[in-house]
Amino acid sequence: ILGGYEAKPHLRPYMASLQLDGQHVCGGFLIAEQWVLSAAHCTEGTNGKLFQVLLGAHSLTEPEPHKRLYRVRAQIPHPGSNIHNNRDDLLLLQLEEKAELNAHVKVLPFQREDRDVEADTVCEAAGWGTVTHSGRRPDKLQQVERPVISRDLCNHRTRHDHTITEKMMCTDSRKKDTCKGDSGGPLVCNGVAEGVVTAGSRVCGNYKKPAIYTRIAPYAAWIDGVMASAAR
Ligand SMILES: O=C(O)c1[nH]c2ccc(F)cc2c1NC(=O)[C@H]1C[C@@H]1c1ccccc1
Repeated sequence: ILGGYEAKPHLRPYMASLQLDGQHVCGGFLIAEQWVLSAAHCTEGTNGKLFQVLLGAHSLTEPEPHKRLYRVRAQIPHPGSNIHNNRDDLLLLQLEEKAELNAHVKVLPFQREDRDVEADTVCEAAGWGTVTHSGRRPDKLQQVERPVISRDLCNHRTRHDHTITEKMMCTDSRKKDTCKGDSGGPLVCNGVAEGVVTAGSRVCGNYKKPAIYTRIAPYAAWIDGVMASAAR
């Protein structure tokens, strides 16, 4: 998170850190007791290794009472996701067991009504992604408020030049922005997850390149279908 600040500990109890060999790779969030939603691109550098999912954390390194690392039973990228673009950039992770829910570990509801969030709506993003242009990595969860910008503005040829589909949304990226390592985390508007930070490589903090999120509502049926078919 660029231009943000340290989150109040455990006020975002849905936040997940996707880790490989104890290293934070991407964000994610709890959408059901045994399911975390993140971004498909985050699996690119893992050559088939499964993530571990850290829940209930504020600090990535310090011992905290409700912090717990979960093994992953299955990782299901959206079938339409690919390395060439940001389309369908969603990843479902089934935990080995149901997460123990408490004040520090909670499910975040996601938007099911497929309607654009109005431009200028101020939404929040949080994550353990880079906090400086030089790539400094924070130990504690950071957050930032960002206004939604219209698809038309985001698609301007000097911005993302008509690559933003109706299944994506954008926020202003002037100075304050999501960045590498925040991908997979939720964009929360009025307490509901409306988007997932896309994990394609993108410059951060430059107003000419707004932040891009995968809208969740268009994928509600896919998400429900995967969770229902794997339930046992
Ligand atoms: O965050 C992303 O957008 C993104 N997209 C990817 C694609 C392949 C891939 F192998 C990784 C990623 C990845 N994350 C990262 O590189 C994470 C490792 C870097 C990081 C930044 C800040 C704080 C901690 C760790």
